Amino acid sequence: MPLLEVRELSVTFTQYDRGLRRKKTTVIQDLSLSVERGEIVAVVGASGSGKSLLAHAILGILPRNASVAGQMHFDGQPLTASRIRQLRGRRIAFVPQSVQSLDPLMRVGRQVRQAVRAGDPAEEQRKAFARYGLAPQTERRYPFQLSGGMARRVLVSIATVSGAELLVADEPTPGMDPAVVQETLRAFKAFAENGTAIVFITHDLEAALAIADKVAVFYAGTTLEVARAVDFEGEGDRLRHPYSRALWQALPQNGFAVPAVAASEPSAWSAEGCSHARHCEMATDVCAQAAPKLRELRDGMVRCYHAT
Ligand SMILES: Nc1ncnc2c1ncn2[C@@H]1O[C@H](COP(=O)(O)OP(=O)(O)OP(=O)(O)O)[C@@H](O)[C@H]1O
Ligand code: NI
Repeated sequence: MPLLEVRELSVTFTQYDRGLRRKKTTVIQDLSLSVERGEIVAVVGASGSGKSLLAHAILGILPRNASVAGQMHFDGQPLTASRIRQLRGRRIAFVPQSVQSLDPLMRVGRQVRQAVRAGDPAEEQRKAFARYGLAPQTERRYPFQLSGGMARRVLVSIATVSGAELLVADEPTPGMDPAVVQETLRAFKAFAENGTAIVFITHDLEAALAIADKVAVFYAGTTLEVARAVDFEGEGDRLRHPYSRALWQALPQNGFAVPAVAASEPSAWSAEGCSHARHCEMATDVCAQAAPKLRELRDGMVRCYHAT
């Protein structure tokens, strides 16, 4: 049984334009994802594809004008609003994308110590700082006294000292220097080896492939493919979806091929047709008529009529 299971999740925002005119925008549509204990699932997608909203839905921290449909289960039980409040910071930890989420008025060492659930808080905090290359005196600093990369290392420390069973990390590495990025990825791998389930959100496919077991490829608010990390290989022939193949071929070591597709910004999900059809060389009439469902294919998942 997966530790976390998200099935057919949709997130719709209601906004008031002028006066009482309401506008509804569906930003996540029919999104599915599951994570086993000890497994690292990377969520990879362009900016605006809905990665952070997925994290916020799992953590129960979507804004009030968002409505959610679909099912989420954690450890076999439905993830209701009250249950997620009990689990957050205990069995489920979160590294938010924004460093603004640190408390501006509290020294960062204390913020890390407060998150410790087992063991001596001061010792656990110092071990985390040493692991992520933060000097001991950093503990007395306030968030505004830190660089972006340092603040992110504090966020990773807070999430990882909690000893949670599920770690959701939303773009944890920007602003860190390469050695610290490597150390952070190594630490995630070590947590997974100890049984932690990890959702690693990133737009960096290379970083994802360095540690992930599975890669969920997002586009315009939905999962187009769930591949095994080992499927990203050679020309990408083992990949199931043309968009994943384009992302893979666009990496520098693969010669930046087909950048037009990989660089295209996802637009909001449209009710009809495959979200990717406009950019897809395999598209036929059927793709414009109805969005394909996510289906199992070769030990992974794909949302495409034509994938074989
Ligand atoms: N409060 C909101 N109201 C309306 N639309 C929103 C709101 N928050 C996010 N969105 C929209 O939802 C879409 C997905 O946003 P999200 O932040 O999840 O993207 P992302 O994949 O995390 O992008 P990035 O890589 O830039 O962090 C975007 O198009 C965004 O404009
Ligand atoms: Ni984001």
